[in-house]
Order: sequence, then structure tokens, then C-alpha cells
Amino acid sequence: KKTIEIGVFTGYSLLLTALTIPEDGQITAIDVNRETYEIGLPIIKKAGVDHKINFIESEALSVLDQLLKDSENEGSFDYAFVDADKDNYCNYHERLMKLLKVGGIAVYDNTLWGGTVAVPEEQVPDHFRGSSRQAILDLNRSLADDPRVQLSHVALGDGITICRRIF
Ligand SMILES: C[S@@+](CC[C@H](N)C(=O)[O-])C[C@H]1O[C@@H](n2cnc3c(N)ncnc32)[C@H](O)[C@@H]1O
Repeated sequence: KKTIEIGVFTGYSLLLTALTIPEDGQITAIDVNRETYEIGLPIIKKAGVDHKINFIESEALSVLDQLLKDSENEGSFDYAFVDADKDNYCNYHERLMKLLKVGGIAVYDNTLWGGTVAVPEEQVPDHFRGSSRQAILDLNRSLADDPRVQLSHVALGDGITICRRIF
């Protein structure tokens, strides 16, 4: 019912969440670029779910830190979908572990990184190398070691990791 979307672009996943949550559900949707959100907004309005969305044009990390300044937000979110700058995924996860309620779900997109997370370093094509791949490798390792979550890795699209906060 109370959700966060980090990385909106034109709102494809945002629309899916908005259609799925209850009529009085709320999504805090964050992206550094409002223009792309506005491209998809007519479709979101046509679907009759725009009233569920609070779009914030900003770097996501500062919004999460701002939310955490209000203790009422701690442990209050049911769901988060993360699909933005990979370099910050571990930072987002630390904030989300405080914002999500126990039993809440965080979903991280692109955790297979084109399959290259399971390929020896020397066989990774040049265009998959770089800080984003390293950030996904770091995230996958730290999630596997994180006692606060139960994990399911789904080999769908570019890989999604579903984490349930268990304490
Ligand atoms: C892959 S797209 C998101 C796609 C979207 N989830 C969908 O279903 O179409 C990534 C988005 O993350 C946004 N982004 C990148 N870095 C960000 C940051 N630091 N804070 C917030 N948004 C960011 C980009 O502007 C871009 O729109």
C-alpha cells in the first residue's frame, strides 16, 4: 500500500505498481529527470492511477535520507522497486532496510547485468565492464550475506532480486 519507486524514467514499472496497489495506496516516485516521467504521465492518467503517485524530481539518496528524518516513516513502507543508478544500490538498500516494515519487499532490477555477473572477468565484453557491473557484483554479494533479508533471485529480463525484510 505504501511504496517507493527509485528510477521512474517514463513510468512503465511505476504504472504497474500503481495499478496493483489499493485505491488508497501511495507511491513515492523519485527520478532526477521529470521530463521522462511526463512522457508517460498521460498513460498513467488514462489508467486512472495518477492520484496514487507523489513524483519527486531529485537524487534518490537525499529523498530517502529526508524520509528517514521523520521517525514515522521508519518501518512504514510495504514495497520498494529500485531501478536507477547502480552505483548507489548498496546505499539504497541500507536506507530501505530502515524504511521498509518487517515483511516488506525490496526489488532490485538488473542484478544479472546481462549475465556478466556469472562470467569470468576476462570474458566480460567491454560494454558490460565498469562501475555499474562492479556495483551489481557488490550488491549481490552483500545481499547474499545480509541476515536482515530473505532472497529470491529471478532470472527474468536482466535479473531481478526480491528481498523480504525479516527483522
Ligand atoms: C532504467 S531507468 C528506469 C526505468 C523504469 N523503472 C521503467 O520501468 O521504465 C533509470 C532511471 O533512473 C534515473 N536515475 C538515475 N540516477 C538516479 C538517481 N541518482 N536518483 C534518482 N533517479 C536516478 C534515470 O533518470 C532514469 O530515468
